[in-house]
Amino acid sequence: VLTQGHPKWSTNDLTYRIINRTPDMRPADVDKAIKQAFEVWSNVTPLTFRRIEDGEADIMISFQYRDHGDNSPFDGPNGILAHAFQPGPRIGGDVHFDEEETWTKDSRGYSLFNVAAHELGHSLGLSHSTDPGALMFPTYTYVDPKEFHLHQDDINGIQAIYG
Ligand SMILES: O=C1CC=C(NS(=O)(=O)c2ccc(-c3ccccc3)cc2)CC1=O
Ligand SMILES: [Ca+2]
Ligand SMILES: [Zn+2]
Ligand SMILES: [Zn+2]
Repeated sequence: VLTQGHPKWSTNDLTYRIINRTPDMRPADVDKAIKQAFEVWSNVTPLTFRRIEDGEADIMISFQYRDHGDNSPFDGPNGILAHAFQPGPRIGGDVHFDEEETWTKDSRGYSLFNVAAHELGHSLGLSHSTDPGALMFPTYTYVDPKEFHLHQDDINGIQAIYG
């Protein structure tokens, strides 16, 4: 299920940068959750993701509060959890998390790993799936990162774009 217009990255080797932190989790746990979310997608495509600490990355990841300048203000606890921009320059590919959620590395609050894996699907050009078990289904579900696996619909979608 591709995003309309079928935007995709013109290179397979992408960079990402974690701009800021959430008070809910230890920095190492944030880094690990994001790394694991990228691995979900690099495991089934030729895509590679390299983390950089400074400058402009393809995928800029940040925690944002309410109105943060992109016409999609966050709404406080629950409701909208995060959003991501489809592939492209500048804000394209970026992922914003609602800072007012309780972000965790387990089943409490919202799992940063699960939400990041879903949002990164959008950053790579995927839209939503109608398969209720798919990662790209629009409803949040917690899956332990150790047991997580992509559904065929997710794999078909990402491989249709990046082969
Ligand atoms: O495409 C959209 C539009 C609506 C969204 N709502 S959300 O932020 O509450 C959200 C809902 C579900 C998920 C999710 C879906 C499957 C697995 C993990 C998280 C992530 C964010 C976020 C989103 O990615
Ligand atoms: Ca919210
Ligand atoms: Zn935003
Ligand atoms: Zn979504």
